[in-house]
Amino acid sequence: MGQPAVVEVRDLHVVRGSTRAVDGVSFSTEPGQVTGLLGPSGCGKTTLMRSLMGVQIVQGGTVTVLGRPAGHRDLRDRIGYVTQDPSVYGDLTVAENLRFFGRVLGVDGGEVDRCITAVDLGERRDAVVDRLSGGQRSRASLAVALLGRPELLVLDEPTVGLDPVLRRDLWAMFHALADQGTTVLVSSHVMDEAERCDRLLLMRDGRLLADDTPAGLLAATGADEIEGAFLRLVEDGAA
Ligand SMILES: Nc1ncnc2c1ncn2[C@@H]1O[C@H](COP(=O)(O)OP(=O)(O)OP(=O)(O)O)[C@@H](O)[C@H]1O
Repeated sequence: MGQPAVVEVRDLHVVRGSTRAVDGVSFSTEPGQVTGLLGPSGCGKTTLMRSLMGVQIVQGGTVTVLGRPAGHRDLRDRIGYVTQDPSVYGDLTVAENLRFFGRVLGVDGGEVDRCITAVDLGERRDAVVDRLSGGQRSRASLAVALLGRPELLVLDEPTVGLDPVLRRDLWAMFHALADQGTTVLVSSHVMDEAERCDRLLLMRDGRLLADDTPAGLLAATGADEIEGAFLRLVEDGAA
């Protein structure tokens, strides 16, 4: 058998308002892979990620992360989480934000510099976050999440609104992190990002439609791109 799962989700059920936001989802992820959580807006991606972080009330099922129940205090500095809203202070500079969060985690200045460089914000390190573009702000949040080299990175739509060059560079960074052993879970509603993942979880209406490699998914559905594969799975499910 392979290495133990980093994330193990079993029969997860989450209701938000009157919606079954996550409706019986099970999967596990292995170390050192970039797993994409893909599906249309509102299909439950954020809710699933919140469940992994232990910040979502769940109605049923289990979520185990690095061998601990989701939300366990031992996990705090072993997971990096980037939400859709930038989670950095607007009135501090990039470097000040990193130093602040770095102190909370007990990492040194070298680690702060490494993370700023990793997201390519070296030239803007002394810029106040409120004066950065949206994409730069997202990258500042990502830099915070990289502090301390977490074993698991959970990234909620990190590439939304970024230009193609930056998107490409960020995906290259996710793979470089994975090659160093980090497990990366990235959500996106843009199907053309699917081919950049080692593994895909396709979601719709709170359920997993598929859990496969991009090539495996294309082979299984006979489609020639992931969007087509997604549509075929939806049509088969409706048939
Ligand atoms: N705070 C809330 N109260 C009630 N319902 C909610 C709440 N947040 C989300 N939902 C509902 O739960 C479902 C799943 O939402 P979720 O945010 O997990 O989807 P998503 O796939 O992340 O969407 P997006 O790509 O737009 O971020 C949706 O039907 C949404 O309307």
